Amino acid sequence: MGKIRIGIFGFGKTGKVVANEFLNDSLFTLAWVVRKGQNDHHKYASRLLGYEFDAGEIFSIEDIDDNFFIERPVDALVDFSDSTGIYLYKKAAEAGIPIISAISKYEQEEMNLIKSYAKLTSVLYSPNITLGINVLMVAAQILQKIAPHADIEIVEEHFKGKKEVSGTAKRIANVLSLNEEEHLNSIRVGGIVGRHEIIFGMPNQTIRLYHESISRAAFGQGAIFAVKYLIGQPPGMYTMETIIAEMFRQNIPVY
Ligand SMILES: NC(=O)C1=CN([C@@H]2O[C@H](COP(=O)(O)OP(=O)(O)OC[C@H]3O[C@@H](n4cnc5c(N)ncnc54)[C@H](O)[C@@H]3O)[C@@H](O)[C@H]2O)C=CC1
Ligand SMILES: O=C(O)C1=N[C@H](C(=O)O)C[C@H](O)C1
Repeated sequence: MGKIRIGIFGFGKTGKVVANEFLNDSLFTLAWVVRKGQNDHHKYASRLLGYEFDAGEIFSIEDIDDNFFIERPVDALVDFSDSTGIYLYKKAAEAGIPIISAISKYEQEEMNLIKSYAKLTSVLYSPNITLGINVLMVAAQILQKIAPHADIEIVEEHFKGKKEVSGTAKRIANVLSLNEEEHLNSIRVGGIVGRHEIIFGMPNQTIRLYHESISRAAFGQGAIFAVKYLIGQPPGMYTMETIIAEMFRQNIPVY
């Protein structure tokens, strides 16, 4: 069997590290990377990341036309760009290419668009693609059932430049039916990659569930896990937490 061909949208702080994880995994070949602007146009992501071979030709969003995904076929598209990336790959969805979107915040219009793609192909959307946070999310729902009267607060910590509230924290609030305004606490300091904590406060004890991404490589590993799962699945909307929840149900070790 040939290698799994990957196309990546976004080559910023996270896209670069994710590209590196795919380059390091012998199951995959990085076909191309699309980024905004003309920086490093037609250079290879592999060379920019220090490898001595050509992989992951860099394209600009201006290169995307109706034929882009036909002339440069991939087995999965991974999006670490921003919320506007999704408008550019309708043709990929129409061609049946599985899509993994890791964008942390979409407006309703973009959510509607991604749902329309899921009618054409398999789409996994996850504001936090690490295995760990999705295990934590399932565990938190179990704990909430066991201790329904506990006070629950969510704390999310990220690097200083992150503008939006963590999409992960919002998703946690949603699955625990908590009001975001009241129970979500955000901290922005230094270079924290991403830390989420769920505090369960009871009269005589406190339970803290937390997950910390200590390197953006965790997102690349999550994307690899997601691609392996998604290829071959029928069209539809998938999430990391439903995949992990199913693994809990089946008692299959994740690692
Ligand atoms: N789901 C997850 O687990 C994670 C999600 N993220 C999310 O991934 C996104 C990217 O994060 P960073 O790399 O930190 O941001 P960044 O700002 O460092 O990089 C963004 C990259 O996307 C490119 N870009 C912007 N618009 C584009 C478009 N329309 N098409 C193609 N490329 C485009 C930019 O040129 C840049 O290369 C954010 O939404 C972030 O919250 C980040 C880490 C983990
Ligand atoms: O912007 C980021 O970097 C991250 N965003 C995600 C979020 O908003 O929840 C997840 C991750 O912690 C990193």
